[in-house]
Amino acid sequence: MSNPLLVARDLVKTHGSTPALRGASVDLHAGEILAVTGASGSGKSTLLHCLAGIVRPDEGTVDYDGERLDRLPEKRLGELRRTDFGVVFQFGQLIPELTAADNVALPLLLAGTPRSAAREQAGEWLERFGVRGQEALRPGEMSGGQAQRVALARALVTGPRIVFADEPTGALDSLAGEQVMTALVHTARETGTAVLLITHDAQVAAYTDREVSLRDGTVTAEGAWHPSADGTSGPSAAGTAGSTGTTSTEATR
Ligand SMILES: Nc1ncnc2c1ncn2[C@@H]1O[C@H](COP(=O)(O)OP(=O)(O)OP(=O)(O)O)[C@@H](O)[C@H]1O
Repeated sequence: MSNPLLVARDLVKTHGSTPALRGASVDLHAGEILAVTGASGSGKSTLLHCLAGIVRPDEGTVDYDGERLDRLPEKRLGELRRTDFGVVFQFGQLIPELTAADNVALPLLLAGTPRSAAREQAGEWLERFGVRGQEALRPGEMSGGQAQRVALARALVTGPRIVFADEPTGALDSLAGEQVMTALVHTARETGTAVLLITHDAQVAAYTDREVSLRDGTVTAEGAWHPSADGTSGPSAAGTAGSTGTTSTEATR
């Protein structure tokens, strides 16, 4: 079995006087699609922020591919956030003044890709997420589902190894939510990108390989990780509805 790509151990994080994490541990494998569930206030977003290097835990360790993320200097963390990690939030957080194409091209431009190549790649990613033809629209001119698909294109355009998604369908109706999840899972499987996905929604969790549940800042339930034959991804024996023996192609239909 492959070693996990990301390993968090005994994370503790307190916001002011509010404890958010009280010793949470979780692993994420390369290519794995992991759901993090739990009641409101159980610490899901704080866990994601610690794992993505957005906030530092007060205690505990986060190892990412041989580096101690919780101890890295800001500069290296910034690099990793630009190159290895993609992040999507509940409200896509696209830049309102920029068109869809420019929002998606931006991470490439920041990484030094020439403008014409960045525009071309942005177009390809918008196509992948079914929003080609919307290039010139600004976020305020799109539906919520379109905006989330643009946000996913922006998160994946640089070829990250992990996408962190904090309730990406939480603000969408069920049809739009399903389209966004289908696009995310399909693309993640195609590209071998690991996804850590926070959700309240059992239907959304059903698209994933494995689920961990948080309660009061600790992990209370965890499915087992079973890589598939190619070693990159696979459903858990504990199995959620969408992963009970479905192939990646089936899961995205
Ligand atoms: N910036 C902050 N300042 C103060 N308290 C915070 C902050 N962020 C989170 N908290 C508190 O920490 C606890 C965990 O919050 P967190 O957002 O991680 O939980 P969550 O499971 O993601 O919740 P939700 O599902 O409602 O988004 C909650 O009690 C929350 O009120």
